[in-house]
Amino acid sequence: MSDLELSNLTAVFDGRAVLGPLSLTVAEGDRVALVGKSGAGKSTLLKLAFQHGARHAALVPQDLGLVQPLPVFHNVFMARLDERSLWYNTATLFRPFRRDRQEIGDLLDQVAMGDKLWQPVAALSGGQRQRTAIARALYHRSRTLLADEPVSALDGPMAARVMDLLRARFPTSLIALHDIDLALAYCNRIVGIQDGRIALDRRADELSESDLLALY
Ligand SMILES: Nc1ncnc2c1ncn2[C@@H]1O[C@H](COP(=O)(O)OP(=O)(O)OP(=O)(O)O)[C@@H](O)[C@H]1O
Repeated sequence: MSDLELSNLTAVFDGRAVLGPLSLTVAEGDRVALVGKSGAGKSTLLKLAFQHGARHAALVPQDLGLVQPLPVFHNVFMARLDERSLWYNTATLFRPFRRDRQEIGDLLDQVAMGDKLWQPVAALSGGQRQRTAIARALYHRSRTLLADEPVSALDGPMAARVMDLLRARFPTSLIALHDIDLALAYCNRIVGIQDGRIALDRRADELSESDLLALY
């Protein structure tokens, strides 16, 4: 079953074609790594994928999309705003309910952020902000993830831990990754982007690091 059907996507900036036409089908169970050199078009593709095919997906954008003055708790809580009443959401802004505090606290523990529950995002380090955005995606109900370099600010062990969590939580994902080793280890399909087009689309277990280096 196809989870994400993208057809003939194109992007033009300042009169310059930077993406496409590009079509991509992501089936349920596909964990796709988008790889390719800086400027190849991975972020543009992810943005178009969200706008045109996957508004239901949990999202970790490159700029993280966090609300700086609000605590970590509220930034994570936002992933489920749509499913609650205006009354519930407004009450939570002032005094969060115990069950939500518990659930989000447990989630933050998994990314070693449990002690930052009430810290405003503006007071966090880059890696802590990234983990806040990851916790928000984990809290989202969707079984599909779109993520743009979700572990770029994390050290090796923490990056591996987060990739483990994302793999276990989302059966289907489309993740831009600079780190080729992570892409091969955590994804089962590799899509290589070169000059805004798909230059490679293969199962991860058929590829080695040197196959991917040709894209760079
Ligand atoms: N808002 C914009 N205005 C003008 N050009 C843009 C804009 N966004 C992206 N581009 C251009 O589109 C091309 C693709 O950019 P994109 O960010 O998608 O690449 P990327 O593969 O994600 O790069 P990176 O790995 O560095 O994040 C680049 O040449 C970039 O300069």
